[in-house]
Amino acid sequence: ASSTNTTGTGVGVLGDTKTLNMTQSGSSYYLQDNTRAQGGIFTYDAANRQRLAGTLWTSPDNLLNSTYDGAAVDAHYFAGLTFDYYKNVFNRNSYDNKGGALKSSVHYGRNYNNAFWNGTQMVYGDGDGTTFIPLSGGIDVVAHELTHAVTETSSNLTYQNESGALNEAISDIFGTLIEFYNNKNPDYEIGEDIYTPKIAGDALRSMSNPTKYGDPDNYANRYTGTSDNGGVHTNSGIINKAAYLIAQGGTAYGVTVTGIGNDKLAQIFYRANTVYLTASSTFSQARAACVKAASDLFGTSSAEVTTVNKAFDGVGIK
Ligand SMILES: CCC(=O)Oc1c(C)cccc1C(=O)O
Ligand SMILES: [Ca+2]
Ligand SMILES: [Ca+2]
Ligand SMILES: [Zn+2]
Repeated sequence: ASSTNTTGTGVGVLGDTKTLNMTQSGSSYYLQDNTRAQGGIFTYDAANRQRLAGTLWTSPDNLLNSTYDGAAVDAHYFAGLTFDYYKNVFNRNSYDNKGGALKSSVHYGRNYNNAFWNGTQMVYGDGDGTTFIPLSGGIDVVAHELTHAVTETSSNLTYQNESGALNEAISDIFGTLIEFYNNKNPDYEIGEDIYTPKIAGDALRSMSNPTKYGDPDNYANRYTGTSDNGGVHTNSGIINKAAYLIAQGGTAYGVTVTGIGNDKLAQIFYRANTVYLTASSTFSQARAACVKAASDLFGTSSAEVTTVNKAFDGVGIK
């Protein structure tokens, strides 16, 4: 049977209604969006197993409003929104800039408190209901995961030690920038919408104040152990803080930074990630990459270059 593009309505993890791009074939509707990436955007049901990708999400109608549907609704919708951000802001055609298919699987495992990019697709657990609710319900989470794919097809920062923390920070930075692009209660916290449903006001990580969750905001306090691939989700706080200072300004360790806003932060880090950073880049090399990117974009003696230098001074990176 021939398939046609159609739209549906879904209710997300947090109970909000959104329009979905779907494909209809015969009497079935699928979470397959043919309107964006040449390769399409596909959302799959892992059915609480750990076998990927699972089954392409299939429905007898185009109304996805059950509790079980919520994780798929948000994974699909937020993947589309993240595609739009990279296309509209940077003219990047999907995660690989080649129109590659975007695939997500939801309901992965049982009570699975994780989300990840596995090198081929995005994967979301449902959480255990205490630490997490279904993780695709957070736009900063979905954009974080998709940005791992962007990083992998550009700098390809090795996922350990300083290059790994840079990889993590870039995902937090663009997860946050895309949360601002969506403009629904945007903030500089990470995962707040899907973290600890019984506790209000907390998050997985904070860019504005990493120490709130025990992460360092200065190179002098970096973690030098081996857990979590050398602290990739911890030392990311140092780079996240620098990014926050670049966008919003502030005073850190006696250094006062004048903020230049989210849009310029985005341009600087995108150019650093796609032009200057390499797989083995260190924090010091990331400073140089951001200074070079800001110089290219705004001029070597621009206020933007001064802000980048001050921000990295503020977090103790030379
Ligand atoms: C903000 C998204 C995030 O950090 O997802 C992860 C979780 C919840 C556990 C382990 C790894 C990741 C990741 O994507 O780095
Ligand atoms: Ca957030
Ligand atoms: Ca919470
Ligand atoms: Zn990550």
